[in-house]
Order: sequence, then structure tokens, then C-alpha cells
Amino acid sequence: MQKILSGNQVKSLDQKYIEGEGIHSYQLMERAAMAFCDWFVTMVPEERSVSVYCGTGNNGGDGLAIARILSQRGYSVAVGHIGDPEKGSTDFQHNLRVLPEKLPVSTWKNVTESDVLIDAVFGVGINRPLEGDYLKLIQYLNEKPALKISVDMPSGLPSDGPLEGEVFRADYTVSFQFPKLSLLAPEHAAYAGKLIVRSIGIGRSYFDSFESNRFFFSGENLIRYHKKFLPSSHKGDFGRVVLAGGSYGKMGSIGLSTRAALRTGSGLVFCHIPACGVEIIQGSIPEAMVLPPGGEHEVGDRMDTEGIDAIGIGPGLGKGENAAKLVYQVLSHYAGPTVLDADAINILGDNPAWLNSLHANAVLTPHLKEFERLTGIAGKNHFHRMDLARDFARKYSCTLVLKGAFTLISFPDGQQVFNNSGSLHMATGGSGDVLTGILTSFLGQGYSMKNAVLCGVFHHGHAGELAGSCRGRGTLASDILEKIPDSLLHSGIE
Ligand SMILES: NC(=O)C1=CN([C@@H]2O[C@H](COP(=O)(O)OP(=O)(O)OC[C@H]3O[C@@H](n4cnc5c(N)ncnc54)[C@H](O)[C@@H]3O)[C@@H](O)[C@H]2O)[C@@H](O)CC1
Ligand SMILES: [K+]
Repeated sequence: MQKILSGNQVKSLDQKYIEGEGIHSYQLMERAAMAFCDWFVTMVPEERSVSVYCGTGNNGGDGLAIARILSQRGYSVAVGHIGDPEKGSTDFQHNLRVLPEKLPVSTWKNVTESDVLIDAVFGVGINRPLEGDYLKLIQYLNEKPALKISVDMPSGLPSDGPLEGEVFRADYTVSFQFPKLSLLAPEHAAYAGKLIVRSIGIGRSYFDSFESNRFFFSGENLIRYHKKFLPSSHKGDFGRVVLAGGSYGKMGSIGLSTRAALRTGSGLVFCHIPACGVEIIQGSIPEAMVLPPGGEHEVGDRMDTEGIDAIGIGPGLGKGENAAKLVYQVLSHYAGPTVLDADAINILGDNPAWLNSLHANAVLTPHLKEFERLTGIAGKNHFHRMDLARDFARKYSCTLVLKGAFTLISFPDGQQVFNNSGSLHMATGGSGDVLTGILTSFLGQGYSMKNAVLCGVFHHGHAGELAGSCRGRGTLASDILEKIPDSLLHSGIE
């Protein structure tokens, strides 16, 4: 997992690294530029013309180094600057001196149209909204139909807070070493475009002395978080879980959760559903077992939890009287691993006093709207929501999974992890139900809460990527769950 530092910490990190390794700061800049170019050449054919727009700080310095390297690699490159180069940072000036003669630098106004625009105006050093010539430049670039790529950050976007004013609208942002926090906020997605994170070789140990409880997880060393089973393991070892939910007209959700739990490897999956759903579930999922139903169109108001290793409750549940009683019973009488999703979360939102029954074995998986209903607070922006999520998990000693692009996991100890797997094709009905099934399954298999959630959220996103790459826009939640075994196999889990 990669620690996420603030923009201000980045400078000290750099300094520490440079001193620790005995290298010059321009060598680190060269690595950043190289990392950018190594990615760039895989994306952009050599025939495309490129313009690099450089500020005079270190982001601009990166831009100059990128221009030099791309030109050496055969691209036709133009460089435009903004600001006074004489007053540029030391490493900007170094890179200006080493630009080859065939690569003249002119003021940005004199740069001609190109197929690709590289934005190296501001990075983490931005400290106020764009104005004057800077504003004009970014407005001008935003109107161009070219492919737009930002170096480290889209210019104008603050690294750790909400934006004010104009921001470069990138198709891609290549961020160095770790994604800057504001690139993970959904409201900034339209500016950052697709996020690419590239290492510049700063080892973990250099991050240790920096305070941060936020991490970025791209599935590295995933096998470490998975549980090992013996060749002699039997179905009981893989857990007995219950998926509770469904109501008249809403049986599909609980069916998706059930199938997802089976595809994640659960040994025995039971469904607690209303009588109206028994034939639907038994007819469509022969591997699942249905507990004796307690209600006709709504779930029974209680269930036998004896011998159950984990419960997932909420998909398609509805908010009827029985549903609410069942949520209360599960929360107050079952201390085992419990996943609360969808209507179970909405019911908690309607009964805030019940939140005190949450416990260390409980995980809630709201999307943004459900989270708002749960807390009764419409977060001002995503930074506010990040804090609200952290405080909620701490206060109620539970785990909270705030779903969305870069799903945010908050643990009771205050640690927060952004997940990097997933694709836009997962924005489809039922995708969340699949996550509920995956999490319930891992918990039932005896994973710790932390490992179950890290693995569950990652595989959910990865299965979504795999399904999306086959089906594109037509991807269904059931396509996602069918890819869970592939995602597990891909990580070396048999
Ligand atoms: N780990 C690191 O620190 C590394 C940083 N590198 C690059 O360096 C960047 C940071 O460089 P700097 O700290 O020099 O900062 P920037 O290049 O982002 O900004 C330069 C300066 O512009 C001024 N400024 C801020 N907002 C302004 C505004 N709205 N209008 C006019 N001027 C404004 C500030 O004085 C700021 O220091 C990173 O984003 C990255 O691209 C890379 O070279 C690799 C290593
Ligand atoms: K930039």
C-alpha cells in the first residue's frame, strides 16, 4: 500500500530522499520525466506532434525534461513557457540549459497547434486560483480538441483540497510516486481524466517519518492478505454464510449477492428471503439453500444465526416492518462478521440509535447517497466526506466502505485506504450487491475484517475491469460476478 502525503509534505519527502541517497534534485526530476515518457510512448504514436506547456517551478522543470526526452525518442516537440524563466526554480533552469538547440522555447502564445498537449504549468506547488495570463493559458488549452495530459496534477487543482476556479481538463494525469489526494475526489475526475501513477523510486522507508493515515491500494502483494487453505480443506472450512434480503419485485439483488458469495468460494450459502422469492432463487441458483421463509412479500423478522460464520444483509430488503426488525436482531444479537448494505443502511439511517449496536465485526458498504442518509449530513465536498467517513468508523468502531470510483475504506483505527481497481463499466445496477456477496464470503471463510475488505473491494473492482474489457458498455452485474474466479486466479488464489 502506498502512503498518500500532502502537497506540502512532498517537498520534504524529496529533500529527505535526495539527502539520504546522495543524489542531486535534478536527478530525481529526470526520473520523474523518464517515468512519464516511458508511459507516454506506450500511449501516443511517434507521428503525433506534441506541445509541452511549462511553468517555471519544478512542474515546469519536469515539462522541460519531458520535452527533451520525447524529442530524443523521435517525437516532434514544441515547448511553450509561462512566467519569467530567469526566475525559474534551480531545476527548471538546469533543464532549460540542457535543452538541445533544435528545441527552442518560446512564450506559450507562439506555440502552434499540436496533436498532444502536455500540461506542466503547476503541480503540487499551486497555492491560489489561476488568474491573469495563467488563467488565459489554461482556458485557451481547454478549448483545444487535442489529447491532453497533465504532469503530476492538472494545473489549477490544489493537491489536497477542493478546487476554486479554472483547472486544466486532462484526459490523463500521470502522478508521481503516489496520487495526490485531490485526484481521488469524484468531483475532480473530470479534470484529472484517467489517473496513472508512476513510481520515481522513493522507497517505503522514506515515507515512514511522514504522518498520514491515508493509503492507496493497487492490489500489490494481494496474496498476503488472502487466507491459505489446506488441500484437505472441506466445504465447512470455506464458511457457512447467510445472505438476507429481497422483497416482492426485488429478488434480483439478493440473487446477485448469493451468486457472488458462491463465486468467491463460500462453502455453504443460505438465503434468508421472503416466500415469494423461494422459487426464483432455487430455480436460478441451485447451489444456494433457502432458509424457511418468515414472510410472504417481505423477509421474516428474525433468523436463526446458530453456526453461521458471516451474514450479509440489505440487498433488495426494502424498509418494511419485518426488514427493520431483522436488521435490529442481526445487529444486536449476532456478534459475528456482518455486512450491512443498501436498505439495511437506509434502515439504520432511519433509526440512528441503533448505530450504537455497530461493532468491530460490522462493515457497512454505502454509496454516497446512502452514506448521506446514514449520517444525515450532506458532505460539503469529498474532502469533508473523507473526514466524515473516518470519524464514523472511529466513533462506531466499525469498518465503512464508501463506494465509488476509488472506493474509500475507513477502518476503526482511523486508517483510510483508497482502492485503485475498477472501471466505469461497474456503474450498473446490482454492482454493489456483488460486493456484498464477496465481502460476506471472505468474512465467512475466516478472513480478518481488514483482509476481507481489502481483498473484497480489490477483487470486486478487478472483476469489474475484466468484465468491462469483454462487454464494454453492456456490462451487467452478473458479468462482474462471473469474473470473480478469474480475478482470484490472476492473484494466484486457487
Ligand atoms: N517528489 C517531488 O517533490 C518531485 C516533484 N516534482 C515536480 O515538482 C512539482 C512541484 O514543484 P514546485 O514545488 O516547484 O511547484 P509548482 O511547479 O507546482 O509551482 C511553482 C510555483 O508557482 C507559484 N504559484 C503557485 N500558485 C500560483 C498561481 N496560481 N499563479 C502563479 N504562481 C503560482 C508558487 O510559488 C509555486 O511554488 C511536482 O508537482 C512535480 O511535478 C518532480 O520533479 C519529481 C520530484
Ligand atoms: K501540471
